Amino acid sequence: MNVIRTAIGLMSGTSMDGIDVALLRTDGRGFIERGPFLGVPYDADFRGRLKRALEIARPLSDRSERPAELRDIELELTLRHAIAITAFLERFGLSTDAVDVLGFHGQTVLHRPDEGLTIQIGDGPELARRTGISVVYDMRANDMVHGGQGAPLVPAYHAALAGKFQQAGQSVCFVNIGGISNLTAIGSDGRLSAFDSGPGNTLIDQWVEMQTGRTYDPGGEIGGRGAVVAALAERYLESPFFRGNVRRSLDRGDFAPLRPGEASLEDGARTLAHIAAASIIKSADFLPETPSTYIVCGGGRLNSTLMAEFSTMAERLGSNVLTAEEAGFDGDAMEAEAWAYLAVRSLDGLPLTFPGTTGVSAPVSGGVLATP
Ligand SMILES: Nc1ncnc2c1ncn2[C@@H]1O[C@H](COP(=O)(O)OP(=O)(O)OP(=O)(O)O)[C@@H](O)[C@H]1O
Ligand SMILES: CC(=O)N[C@H]1[C@@H]2OC[C@@H](O2)[C@@H](O)[C@@H]1O[C@H](C)C(=O)O
Repeated sequence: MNVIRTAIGLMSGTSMDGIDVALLRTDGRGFIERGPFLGVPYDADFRGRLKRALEIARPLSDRSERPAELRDIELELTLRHAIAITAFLERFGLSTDAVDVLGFHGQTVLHRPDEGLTIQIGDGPELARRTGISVVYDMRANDMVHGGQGAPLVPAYHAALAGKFQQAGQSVCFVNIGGISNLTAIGSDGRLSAFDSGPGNTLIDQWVEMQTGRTYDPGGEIGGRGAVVAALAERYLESPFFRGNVRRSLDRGDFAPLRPGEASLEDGARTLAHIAAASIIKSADFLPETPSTYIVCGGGRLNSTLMAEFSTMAERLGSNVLTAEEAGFDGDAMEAEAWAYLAVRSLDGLPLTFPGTTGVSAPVSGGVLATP
């Protein structure tokens, strides 16, 4: 009998907007019972600290290297995760004993798959000590050791959720539009294909913040008042990232921000929403079959300008577009749930990644266990 465990997943994604916390009861295989979710936003000050962490990490070549300032930020990040866990347990009336394991992503500060280097800050043993709960962390490293891109890892969870669509003989594609976008297709034959698909919200967030001080375009309202600047869109969409047969995973800094003066605020936001949508469609062209249905997760689904662009493009190719909620899921909780699912798989030594998801040479497990 497979063991069903209660796990909490913790995700601090490339948008650096906060910590997502989600509870799952699962056997790490086909049994999945979704529990509550809590988003704990970062304040402007800590977002600034995380941006500083990206700068400090840029010249690093050893993933365990921690210059003093980076180590300070790592400890603060870990402490904030411990506080988020306490808030989550209190909010939903849970005790520490009710939770078997935490799946801890940490914060990616550098991702250079071509050099076999991926660095996530976040101290697993410290989180275990502070919360009194076992922690599985550092889940990307082993994939890279075995020739994988180290990302995306959510596909194993998407595949487990796809069951009800597969039964209908459909090919379904989960799209996550976070800071970076990534997709997971489960073919009508069950074949799994996944990769990063392009810049998600990061370019929009950077542009809107630069011009207005707001950290994103709420509801896509700013972009909704603008027009696509074709020359700018082309500049991004002609990137070598969208050519060639090998899909590579992305670092937050791989696409340069739009420069001040290149467009009005509204046209810039609209053009970048168009780029985010078109990137997914361009990348999906590398899938073995055109998806019957796209299920859109991540904060980008709340940008209606981006969603309108994406739906128009996808529908033109015969695909149907659903938000995660329309498909019966929670689009904010998906990645945190995935980290809970992966932590349980890690405890059982099950693969986290597959040749079709990260390009790893063979299915491999991963993650490091820290006990309190
Ligand atoms: N109401 C909203 N309207 C428009 N955009 C929104 C809204 N809420 C969130 N977003 C966008 O979604 C982003 C956060 O998305 P999400 O939390 O999925 O990203 P992430 O998990 O940090 O990134 P990744 O998946 O790349 O790791 C925000 O930075 C913002 O751009
Ligand atoms: C290196 C890294 O942190 N990559 C993230 C990032 O954010 C989205 C995309 O790029 C994806 O590849 C990955 O995160 C998700 C959670 C994943 O691994 O599936």
